[in-house]
Amino acid sequence: MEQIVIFDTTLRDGEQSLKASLNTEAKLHIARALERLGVDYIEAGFPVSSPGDFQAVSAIASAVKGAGVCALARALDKDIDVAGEAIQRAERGRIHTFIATSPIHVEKKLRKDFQSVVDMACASIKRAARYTDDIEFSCEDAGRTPREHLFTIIEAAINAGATTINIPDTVGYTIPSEFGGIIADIRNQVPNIDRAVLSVHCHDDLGMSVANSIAAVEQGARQIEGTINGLGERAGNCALEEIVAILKTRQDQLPFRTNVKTEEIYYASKIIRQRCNVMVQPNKAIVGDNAFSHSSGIHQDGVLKSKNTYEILAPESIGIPSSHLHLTSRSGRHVIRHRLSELGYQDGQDYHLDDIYERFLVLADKKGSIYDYDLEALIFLPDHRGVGYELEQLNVISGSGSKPSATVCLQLNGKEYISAATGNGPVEAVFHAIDSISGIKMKLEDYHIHSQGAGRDALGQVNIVTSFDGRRFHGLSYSTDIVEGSAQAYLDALNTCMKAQHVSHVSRKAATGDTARSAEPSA
Ligand SMILES: CC(=O)SCCNC(=O)CCNC(=O)[C@H](O)C(C)(C)COP(=O)(O)OP(=O)(O)OC[C@H]1O[C@@H](n2cnc3c(N)ncnc32)[C@H](O)[C@@H]1OP(=O)(O)O
Ligand SMILES: CC(C)C(=O)C(=O)O
Repeated sequence: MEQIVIFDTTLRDGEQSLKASLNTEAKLHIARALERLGVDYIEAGFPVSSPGDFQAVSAIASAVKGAGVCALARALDKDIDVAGEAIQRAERGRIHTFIATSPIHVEKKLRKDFQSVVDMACASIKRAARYTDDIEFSCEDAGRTPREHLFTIIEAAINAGATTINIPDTVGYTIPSEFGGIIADIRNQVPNIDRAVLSVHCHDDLGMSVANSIAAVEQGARQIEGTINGLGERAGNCALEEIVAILKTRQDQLPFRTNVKTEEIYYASKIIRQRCNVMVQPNKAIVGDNAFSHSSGIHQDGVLKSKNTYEILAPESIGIPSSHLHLTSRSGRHVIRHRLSELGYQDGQDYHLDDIYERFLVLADKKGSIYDYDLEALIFLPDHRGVGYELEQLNVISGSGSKPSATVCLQLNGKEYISAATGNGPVEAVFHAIDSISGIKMKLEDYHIHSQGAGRDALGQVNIVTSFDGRRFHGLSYSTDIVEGSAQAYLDALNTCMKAQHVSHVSRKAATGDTARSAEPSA
């Protein structure tokens, strides 16, 4: 069976769609999950875009050994040099350079003529060869590029040294028969095409990214690019978990293999949804909550008699566990580690057992029963203990007929700070009180609460996006009390912001000259 190269761009195209960029730690966690999954390439970022992304790509290049690590670059010397430097320590480093080829992009966006675009592509590929012999070239908006232009630039790119030629349907415009036809024509008309791997990168604007990618494979594409959970610009990219599941399930029609370990799909999907702060819709194929659940009587009856009546692939083959153990504060470390490993998480890689056990006991004493989603919450719960503001105490007064008010006591480096404030609601009052302590007035860009579980004692997951000095910060918390959870999520964003800005409580207060009456240290 022929091999299909799986190229994951969750950390690059997927990240482009997030409300707050991922930091190096989050990118590394996702990269390790992708490595475990067995993807062939991880496109780790666009290093010229920011020092933070350069650092993240370099860290992934050093850490990841089981997959090639790729950096994106425009067809510009500066971009290529920065990308080359970022992948320097990778065992298999790839530079992916691109330039738009469709008339609308060439004329309106780049404001160039087509020949200049060909020249820029060739010059950037030659420059990339200073750093690696693994060079991918993409004709951005290939789906709307005249065939003759595609043939010309692809032939030139291969002659310049490109080893993978990627055909993106950048705006998700084509339909499967049309996109398959483009791939077939490239294979038939470009004389040197056998010297490169033909790749596709489809977007989902019309919901056809997966179908287009499969049509392309049928016509000779041998690399598929996409993201886990289908994250990506606008409506997203081709969902790689769907591609891999299709190739596994329909080998009768599609005799191809991949290096992906399908049992790792669910784990990777969960790491990515949590780290990226983007949940997946319940009816999402393969990884949605309902993908393997049967709700109507006739279906349930069928599945009880024979699973394959309504299941075309086994949930276990995607890594979805089915067993259940009852966890309470009387449970010990072994069962916690056992359950977490059934859920795909590994001690040392995703969590530290002693640390999570300590927090498990606190939560179990509070809640009674602990469910899988509680354990997962403990893994992703940010831990700023000892390195930022910690919530000591919170009192809120709220009700009809009175202005909500909050008194907040925070601790930083062993000192306590107390402040009281009012707001239009209890959460706003809490945020105001925290602002007056820190002296940093972050702008709230996004705030939502999501229930983890169904019962009255379910944990509330609070996700916050704030901005300060033009940068965005993500805050996350899980709590049985949503006002306290909101305070914790806000503090998470604040601590990340302070780390990014290199400000301490004292320096920020001095710099801003903030004299908020309620922000005096009490100790
Ligand atoms: C289809 C895709 O997904 S492509 C990847 C898109 N990803 C991103 O854009 C995320 C990261 N981007 C960034 O951080 C910034 O946009 C940067 C660092 C790349 C560039 O920032 P700036 O220099 O401020 O430029 P800005 O983004 O405003 O405009 C893009 C410029 O790049 C040019 N450009 C766009 N694509 C290419 C290309 N492939 N090769 C060369 N130049 C290009 C545009 O024509 C424009 O040039 P101009 O300034 O001469 O008009
Ligand atoms: C850089 C290219 C591959 C891209 O992301 C697109 O065209 O969508």
